[in-house]
Amino acid sequence: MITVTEALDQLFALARPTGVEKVPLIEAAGRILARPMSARRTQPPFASSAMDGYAVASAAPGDRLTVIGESAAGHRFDRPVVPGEAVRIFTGAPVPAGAIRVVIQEDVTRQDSTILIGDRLDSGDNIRPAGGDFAEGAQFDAPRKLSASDIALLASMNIARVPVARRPKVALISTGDELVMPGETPGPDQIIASNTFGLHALLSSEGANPRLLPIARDNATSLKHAFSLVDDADLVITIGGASVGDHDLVAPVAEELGMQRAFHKVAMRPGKPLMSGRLSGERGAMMIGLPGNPVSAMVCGHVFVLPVVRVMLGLPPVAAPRLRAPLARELGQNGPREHYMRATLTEEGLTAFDRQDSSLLSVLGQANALLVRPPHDPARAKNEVVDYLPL
Ligand SMILES: Nc1nc2c(c(=O)[nH]1)N[C@H]1C(S)=C(S)[C@@H](COP(=O)(O)OP(=O)(O)OC[C@H]3O[C@@H](n4cnc5c(N)ncnc54)[C@H](O)[C@@H]3O)O[C@H]1N2
Ligand code: MOO
Repeated sequence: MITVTEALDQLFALARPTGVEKVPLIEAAGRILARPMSARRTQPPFASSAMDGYAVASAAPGDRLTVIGESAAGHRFDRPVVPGEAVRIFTGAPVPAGAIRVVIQEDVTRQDSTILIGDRLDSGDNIRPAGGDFAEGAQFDAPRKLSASDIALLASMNIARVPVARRPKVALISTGDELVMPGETPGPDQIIASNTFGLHALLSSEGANPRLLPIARDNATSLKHAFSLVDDADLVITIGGASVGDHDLVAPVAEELGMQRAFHKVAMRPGKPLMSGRLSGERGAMMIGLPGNPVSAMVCGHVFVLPVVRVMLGLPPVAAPRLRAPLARELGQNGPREHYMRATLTEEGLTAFDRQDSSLLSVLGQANALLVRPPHDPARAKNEVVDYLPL
């Protein structure tokens, strides 16, 4: 069995970036910007007022100034202002030449076309300099996942379309005679396919484009039929049938179909029977075979599938980011496999659930962290600091 790090390295070597497409900015939130952008204009393009008030060339308490015109947002006052004069100005409007500050309207008394400066003036000039936010040509780095703030910034740079990574197409195949879809009526020996739905949600949230294929039954013909439907998927994920039982057919069938296997079995818990390789054929999609136990499939989703999707989206090949927190309760010694324990993180620290069987989705649902224990980690006392993956 290989380690989690070795498995990740092999997965990263198999993952191919999907390429780039251009999308309107309005559709770009959450997408991965593929190439750096540069601002197409300076913002603000002119010195502008930060407040509603009067633009002046000089002002001291008690001064009387003559109001000579108005500058509003979108409509500048086109003459210079000189000492003794003031221009009525509003937030966002261009500051006229000669003005050194904007006195806010609360600090003046207006009478017809004259203003009297009050007896206290704050120190700010209330002028936003041209280019104070960014200058034309300013760089916006890539690759990066575009947040709502990024979209606002790109819009103000006058960028209407952006190059983003194409969403990886992922075909999801559940395997097993026991499975029916949610909403169907299961037979007495059947259960509901849950992993496929969990994986679909996980993949969508990371920017992939997942698609559920029909459930493959536990025979080679049905599984081959499912594989025949993967079409132009970039990544094929099977769920279940990965272990050593008589009905675990994914590895032999995939190999019969020409899959070049990179590895099978990883020293982790849950998730041991994980496999990966590349399917044969023109496009040769990457394949990941996940274990069927529901929590195993979801843990492998966080630990392996999401980092692979990120590489396909052009992001760097890095493991799922880990954080550290103290233990709120002691832990016994770990066995030979890296253990991802469902846990809760509260202000007191991390508490692993007592029940860690890989079939228990209800425990996964209550967890907000996967506490990570290295192979053979010794017993740990309360308050010792350990690694975890946030969920
Ligand atoms: N003799 C051994 N038996 C097992 C070993 C082993 O090393 N030696 N490994 C165990 C481990 S660890 C795991 S994990 C499982 C993985 O087995 P498979 O990947 O072959 O999964 P299945 O047998 O098909 O299913 C396991 C379990 O999960 C349920 N399942 C499957 N698919 C779904 C789905 N889409 N939604 C919900 N539940 C699903 C299935 O009904 C089974 O209960 O093997 C151990 N055995
Ligand atoms: O490793 Mo299995 O994935 O523990 O249940």
